[in-house]
Amino acid sequence: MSVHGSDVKVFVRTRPTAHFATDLIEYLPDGQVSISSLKAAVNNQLFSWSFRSDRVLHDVSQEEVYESVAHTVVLGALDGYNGTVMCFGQTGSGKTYTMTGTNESYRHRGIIPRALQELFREVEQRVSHKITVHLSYLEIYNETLQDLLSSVRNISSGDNGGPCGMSVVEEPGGGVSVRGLSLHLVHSEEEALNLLFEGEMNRIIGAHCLNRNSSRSHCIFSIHIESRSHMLSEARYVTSKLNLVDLAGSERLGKTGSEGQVLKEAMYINKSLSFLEQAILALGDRRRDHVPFRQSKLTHALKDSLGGNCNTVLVANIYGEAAQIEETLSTLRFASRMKCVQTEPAINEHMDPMLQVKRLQKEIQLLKQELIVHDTLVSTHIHAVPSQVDKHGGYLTSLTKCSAPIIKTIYYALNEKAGFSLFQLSLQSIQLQPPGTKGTVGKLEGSSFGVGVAPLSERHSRPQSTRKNKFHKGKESRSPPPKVEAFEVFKAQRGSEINYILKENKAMLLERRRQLRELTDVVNAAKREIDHIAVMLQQQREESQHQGQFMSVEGEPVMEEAELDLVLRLQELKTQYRQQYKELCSTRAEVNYCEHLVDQCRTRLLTEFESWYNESFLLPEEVQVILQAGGSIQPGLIPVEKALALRFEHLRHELLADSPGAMSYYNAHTRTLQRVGPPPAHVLYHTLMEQRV
Ligand SMILES: Nc1ncnc2c1ncn2[C@@H]1O[C@H](COP(=O)(O)OP(=O)(O)OP(=O)(O)O)[C@@H](O)[C@H]1O
Repeated sequence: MSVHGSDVKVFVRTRPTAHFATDLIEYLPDGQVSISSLKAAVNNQLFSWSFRSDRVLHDVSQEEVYESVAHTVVLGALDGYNGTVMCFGQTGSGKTYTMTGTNESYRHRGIIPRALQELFREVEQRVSHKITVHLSYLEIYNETLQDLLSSVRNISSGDNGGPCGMSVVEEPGGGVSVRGLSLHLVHSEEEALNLLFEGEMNRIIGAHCLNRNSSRSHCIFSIHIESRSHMLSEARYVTSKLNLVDLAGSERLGKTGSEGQVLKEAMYINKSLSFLEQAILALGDRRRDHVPFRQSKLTHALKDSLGGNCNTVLVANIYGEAAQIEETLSTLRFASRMKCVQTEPAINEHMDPMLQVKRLQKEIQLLKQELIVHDTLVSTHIHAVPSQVDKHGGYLTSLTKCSAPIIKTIYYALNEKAGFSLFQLSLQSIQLQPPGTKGTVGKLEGSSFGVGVAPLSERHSRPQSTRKNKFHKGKESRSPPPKVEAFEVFKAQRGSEINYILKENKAMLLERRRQLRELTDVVNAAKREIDHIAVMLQQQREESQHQGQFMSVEGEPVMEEAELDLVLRLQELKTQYRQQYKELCSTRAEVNYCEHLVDQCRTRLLTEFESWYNESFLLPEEVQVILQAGGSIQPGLIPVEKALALRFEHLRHELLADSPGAMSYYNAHTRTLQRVGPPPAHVLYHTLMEQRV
C-alpha cells in the first residue's frame, strides 16, 4: 500500500489552545480551511482565503495523526517506495511535537517512534524476506550539515568524514545522499529508538518568547530499507529511503524577541525556508524545467524527497489563535503550493548481479549438458538414438537401443564433463537392466538397455533400503516424504548434534536479549532523569535571574545552593549514564554475536538437512546401494559429487574387470585428467573402449 501517483498529501494540524479564533478560522468538510483577516493597511477591510488540504487534524491524538499521516508511507517504504513526511510551520506550532512527540510520555510519542515500531513489527511479519534497516540523522544548522549520530559507534557504512567533510552529493539515478553522514544498522525497534534518543540529545535548541525549547535547525531522520527475498533464485530486491523531516520554525523576529545568536539562527532559518518555498513553487509549476535545489543545503538535501519518485506528505502546523493569523496564512499558502507538486512514486527495484550470474551459470550448465549428451551419442555412432532432454525439467525422457557399455560410457562422459546435476537426473530416469529381462522399460529390444518412463505395473521394485529411519522401512514408493516430516527425523538422528548446538545458542541469545532490554530501560530512565534535572536547572536559573544575581564579598557572582545541587546531580547522572551506555553497547555487541552464531547454526542445519534429504530420498537406489556399501560413508556427510564419483569408480571396475593390467594406467590417466581438465566425451569413450580391448 502506498500513496502513489498523485499530488503531495497535505494535512493541517492545529496546536491546542483555549483561545481558538472561531470567528477567523473555519474548518469546512473535505479538509478545506477558510481564513478571514482584517487588513489594517486596506481600510480595515475583511479579507478571506480558502485553502485545500487532505484533512484537518484538530484536537486529535498522536495516534490518529500517525495513522492519517504516516502509516501508508511507512508500509510503502517496506514495499520499495521512497517516502517523506515533513512538518512545516511557525515556530512553536507543534512540528517537533508531531514528528518526535514528548520523550516523557509514551502516549504522546510522535511519528518517528511510531514509524519505527510499525516498521519492525512488519519486518517480523514478513518472514519470507530479509529486511535490512539503516538509520541516519542529519541536522542542518546555520547552513552547515551536522551528523547527530556521529558520536555513536558501530557505524556499518557511510563515509564518516565528520561534520567538516559533509556535503550533499548527487546520485546517478537522480537521488541525493550526504557524504560523511553515518549510517547505522539496526535490528530492532529498541536499537532504533536508542539512536533516535541519542540524536535528540545532540540537537541544537534555543529559547525565545514563543517556544522555550525551539529547534534551531532542520532535522532529517532517514530510514534506509533494503528487502530481499530469502529464495536464492530471486535476484530482484528493493530499496527505499524514508525521510522524516522536522523543519525549524519560521519566525517573525519582532514577535519572538530574538537577539544575539538566536537572532542569527532565525535569519538563517527564514532564509532557508524561503529557498524551500521557491523550490516548491518551481516544482508545482509544470512549465518550469529548472528547480533551484542547490540554493540551500536544505533544498539540496531534500531534492529527491519533495515530489517525483516519492510518497510525500506535508503536515502544516498552525496556531489557532487570532494573534498568529498572519503566520497561519503564510503556512497555509506554503501548504497549498506543496499540494500542487506531483508525485510519481515507483518501486526502487534492483537486480543482484551475483544471483543473476548464478542463474545464468545454471542455464549454461544445462545447455552444456544437452550438448554433451548430443556429442556423446553422435561420437559413439549410436544409430537412430533419439534423445530428448527437456531443459525446463532437466529430465532425460527417452533414450533407446543402447548397449550396456555405451550407457555406462555416457554416464562416464556425463560425469566427467557435466558434473553432478544432470547425472543425478539421468540416473533417476535411466533404468539399468540385465539383458533379456522381461517387463521392459522403454521398450527394451534384444540385449540392449531401455530408458524411459515405464508404466507403473512394469517398474521393477528397488531393493529395500537398510537405512533405519521411518521413511525407509520397507518403502517401495519412489515419492520422497514431505520435507517437514523429514526435517523432524533429521533433527532427531543425523542432525541431532548441530540441532542441540543451535538450541543452546538460541537460549544464550534470548538471555542476552533479556539483559539488553533491562539495560535499555535503565539507560532510558537515566536519560529521562537527566532531562528532568536539566529542565529544573533551567527553571532555577530563570528564577535566579529574575531575583537578581548574588555577589560574594569579593564581587564574584555566587551560585545559589539549589542551583549548585542541581548542577552536581546533573554531572553525576551524566557520568552514570555514560557508564551504563557503555555497558549497553557491549551487551548489544554480544547480542549481535549470538545472533550471528544462531544464523550460522541454522544455515548449517538446513544445508546438512538438504544434502541428507537429497541423498536419502532423491538419489537413485543404485547410488544409495553404493553409499551403503561404502561403510563409513554416510549420506549427508559427503558431497553428492563424491558419492557419484564412487558410483563411477564402481562402473569402471566392472568395465575393466577383463583387463586388470589397465587399472594403473587408467588411474594415472584419471589423475592427469583431474589436473588438466577432461577431454571431449568421444575421446573418453574411445579410451575406455581401448582399455576394454
Ligand atoms: N498538538 C499538541 N498537543 C499538545 N502539546 C502541543 C501540541 N503541539 C505543540 N505542543 C506543545 O507546544 C510546545 C511547542 O511545540 P514544538 O516544540 O513542537 O513546536 P515547534 O513547531 O517544533 O517549534 P520550533 O519551530 O520553535 O522548534 C511544546 O511544549 C509542545 O509540547
